[in-house]
Amino acid sequence: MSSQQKTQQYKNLALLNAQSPLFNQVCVIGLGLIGASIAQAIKNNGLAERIVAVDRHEPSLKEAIQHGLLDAGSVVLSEIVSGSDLIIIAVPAQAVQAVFIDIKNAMDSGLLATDCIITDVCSTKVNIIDAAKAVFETLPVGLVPAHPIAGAENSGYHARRATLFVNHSVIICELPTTSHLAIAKLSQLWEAVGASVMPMEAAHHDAILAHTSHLPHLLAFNLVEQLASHDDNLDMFRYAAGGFRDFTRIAASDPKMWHDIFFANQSAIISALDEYSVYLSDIRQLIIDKNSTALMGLLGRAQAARRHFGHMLASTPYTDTSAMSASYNITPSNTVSGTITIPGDKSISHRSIMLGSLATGVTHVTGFLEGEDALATLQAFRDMGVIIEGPDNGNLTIHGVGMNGLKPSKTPLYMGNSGTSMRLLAGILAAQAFDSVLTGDTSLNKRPMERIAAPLRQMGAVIQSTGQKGTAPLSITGRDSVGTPLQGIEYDMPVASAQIKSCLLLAGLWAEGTTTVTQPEVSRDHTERMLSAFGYPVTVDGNRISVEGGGTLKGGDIAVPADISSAAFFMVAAAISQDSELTLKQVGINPTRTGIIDILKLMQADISLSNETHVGGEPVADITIRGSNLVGIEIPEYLVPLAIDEFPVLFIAASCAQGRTILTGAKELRVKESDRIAVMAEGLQTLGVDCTVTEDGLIIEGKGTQSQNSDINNSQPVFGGGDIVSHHDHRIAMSFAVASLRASQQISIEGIETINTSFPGFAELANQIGMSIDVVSA
Ligand SMILES: O=C(O)C1=C[C@@H](OP(=O)(O)O)[C@@H](O)[C@H](O)C1
Ligand SMILES: C=C(OP(=O)(O)O)C(=O)O
Repeated sequence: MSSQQKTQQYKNLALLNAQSPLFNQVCVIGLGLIGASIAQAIKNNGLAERIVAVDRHEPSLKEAIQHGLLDAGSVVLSEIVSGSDLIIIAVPAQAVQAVFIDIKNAMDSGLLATDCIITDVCSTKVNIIDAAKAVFETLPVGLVPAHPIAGAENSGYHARRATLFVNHSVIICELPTTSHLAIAKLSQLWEAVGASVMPMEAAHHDAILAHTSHLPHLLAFNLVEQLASHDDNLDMFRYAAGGFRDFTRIAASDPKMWHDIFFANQSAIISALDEYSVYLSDIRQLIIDKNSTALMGLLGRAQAARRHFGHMLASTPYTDTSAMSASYNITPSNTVSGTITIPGDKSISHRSIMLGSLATGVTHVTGFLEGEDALATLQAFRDMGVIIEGPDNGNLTIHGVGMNGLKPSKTPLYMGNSGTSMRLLAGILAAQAFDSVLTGDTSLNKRPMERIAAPLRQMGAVIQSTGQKGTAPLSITGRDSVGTPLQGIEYDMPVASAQIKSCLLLAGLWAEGTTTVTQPEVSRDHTERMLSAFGYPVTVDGNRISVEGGGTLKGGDIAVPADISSAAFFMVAAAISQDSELTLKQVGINPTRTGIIDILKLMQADISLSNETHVGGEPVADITIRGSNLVGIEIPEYLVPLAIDEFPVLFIAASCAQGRTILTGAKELRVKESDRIAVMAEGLQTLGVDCTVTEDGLIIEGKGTQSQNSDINNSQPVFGGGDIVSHHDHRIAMSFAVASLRASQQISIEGIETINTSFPGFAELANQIGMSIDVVSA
């Protein structure tokens, strides 16, 4: 059973046994910071009929009774414990065994029920279990060792805070002897005071905490000791910079508690310390050797990892967390004009990192999209040991490690919101010697992954989609454990998806023999083009694409053109608004991506291309669009994969067109960052547009009109105002921003943070050409 399933089971059990208050009498042993804080939290949340405490310091007990926190207190457990159904031990680790002896005596003498729940809050767990085993012949059914990962450098009763545990984790160690009811009730208590409960095995807990808590505390104490022992220590402290303050804040913690922890978790701490010594001497050597590349690599990796972990743990985006709950308030405007440059192509940016990392030699990338999706790919390769300098204004230098140079990541690879990163990487990782795990944010972990896992298995990959419905996290077993290389296959793709195609072709680079994929319709071909540009032969025969395994890639220069999928928002903005003229510079017009141009042209948009040239193996052009009277059309199905990401904004265009637009054959839209058919329909209806959802598309009743003299008639509003929910889908948010050009009133869009995945700077650029977007942070 997974830890999440376990947590849910405990919650369900606790609900079944819910009573109010949860406990008759809670007995807290030790009124230090944690003990007093949990007592206060229990009191404030009404979780116990009575709260009593045992503490060696009588004045604290008296004060707590005066404050109304305790109903009674004593320095001796046996005097106070009777009637308790929960005992919380909050004393230093080395004092816990003595408390167990008192508890056992109370049980033996009938003062305490034998199923009383007994828990602790100590930072080490194996030693607590050992202490219990030394005292009790059979461990009590109510014994649940636990550890709230919360604290503060201040100690003692007066430092208590009822909110200390809010948004913190509490690790609970289930023992074979523990009753489920005890775990359920204790979990319910912790959740009620704002914490979230995580089950974990005791030895694992101790090993993890040795690294994440005990080692940092040890280093902080030691660094202060080092500075304090200098003769000029006064000057040292007087001029100590913020770094010293930040790093040593935790050295103000309770020495007795830490003394006990260092002994209690001795072996795990010593092994963490030994590992640390190796890292320390490595970095020392890099400085001695003036090894600039390696030092930059180390510092860059550490900086990126620090940011990355924060986001990964919170399942939030990589950049600008201040925009997390931001929204747009958009005042209607009715024209756009200017000449602008759109950020780099997302699909090509992903592939530049992947192939640049696997190549031999150095790859320089310009125009790289510094959006979260491409940054997720970049971070993954850093996690696998690739040194990547940048991004700096779209410039990257990738020090390729060759086809067999990737190293296992020490943590699951976090793909954020990016389907492309996860699916393409899965192909690469399926062929590596080592095991890997790929995970993503809440949206990505709901998207279908069996579409790549199943064909990869046909190639011999060992890959599990461990989510609930064939979804991520993906767990991939390395070839070293499997024992054989991947085998080339012939695969007929059921959907025209460039992600599936690319995943299999990438896996095919390491497979024995030929890997051939046949796509039902043309899909974007950036993988094929970039493989060729890196000197890897690819055979394209209509919709059949093949690679032979065993080749190599050679690094070089890649210029990423502007992203036509991002340009699409401004193409539609100009097309639907009065007297507009907009030029978008050097946009990628790869024929497998130009569905948006073809569809807009069929709708009679005024679009022209100029300055056509090639950049890094991809065709580019300046695109000029002017306002025009659009007409509704039946969108040809072969154009669907060529405009797959552009439909949200095309629906805005269709709403402004005269007559009905019918989209069919676009079921894939339902499995993007959101169900783009349902979510767009919901938003269009909010803004007063009539539309009908079908299984594989949408029918939109356009509200455009033709003026008497058939002049361009783009001044009439088509949309009302209203509140739009983006469902955390970047393209939904940007599409409804474009709708404001034909809206009668303000449109507000909630959840715009994911725009950073593909189009950082969207609002600034939109405002530059005449739109009026106000970004509001919650
Ligand atoms: O290969 C790629 O870079 C992409 C392929 C498309 O997905 P599918 O291939 O799954 O349709 C597209 O929606 C995505 O934004 C990027
Ligand atoms: C579908 C998209 O991206 P991905 O599949 O990479 O998340 C997109 O950008 O619209």
